[in-house]
Amino acid sequence: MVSQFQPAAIGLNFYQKSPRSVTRELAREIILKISDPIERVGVFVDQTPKEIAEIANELLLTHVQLHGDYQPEDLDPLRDHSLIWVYRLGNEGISPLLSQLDSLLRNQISITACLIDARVPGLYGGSGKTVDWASLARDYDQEKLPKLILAGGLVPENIAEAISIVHPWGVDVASGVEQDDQKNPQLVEQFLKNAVSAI
Ligand SMILES: O=C(O)c1ccccc1N[C@@H]1O[C@H](COP(=O)(O)O)[C@@H](O)[C@H]1O
Repeated sequence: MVSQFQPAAIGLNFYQKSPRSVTRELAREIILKISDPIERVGVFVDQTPKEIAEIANELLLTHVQLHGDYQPEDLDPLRDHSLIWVYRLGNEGISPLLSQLDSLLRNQISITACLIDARVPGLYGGSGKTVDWASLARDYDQEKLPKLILAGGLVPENIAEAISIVHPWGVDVASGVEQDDQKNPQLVEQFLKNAVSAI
């Protein structure tokens, strides 16, 4: 399907428990099919930082999205990579995230962007659940979080509203553009169109 819209990035999910997981071989095949300037983001939950760095180097990933319970002091092997730090937002708001960002700074780990996803017990992501956009918008200080990527339960029908409330730097979607467990080109197109209309 030819589209007038193009995503800025695609995600390659290396969490083997995810229904969206890819092997290194499949990731390589997918990467060969996409062209610059589409960024290649690796999504990681349970690999060690050393393993992540190996995969990112081998596949020339442009960004590493850390969805697992990673600690800033363990991220030394990823120092040379562009990191997307994930925070799963719960009732306590974003103050724990601000502490995590301080800890990253203290450990001299710089991050490219921060992704906010919904917190769902037992899941690391891909839940299809939204965060409370209004309370996030109230807490969101662009000086403290310059590049915020909003994720969690975004779908073609709600993406414009989410953008108009939160004003994130970027948005990310996984389950919201799928049908029968496959990415659906029409839903992707509609999502991109509605997102662009809200900017
Ligand atoms: O998609 C998954 O299965 C997944 C599993 C483990 C960690 C992250 C995962 N995906 C990321 O989750 C968010 C939100 O997904 P959704 O739009 O609510 O389905 C997104 O950043 C995905 O990249």
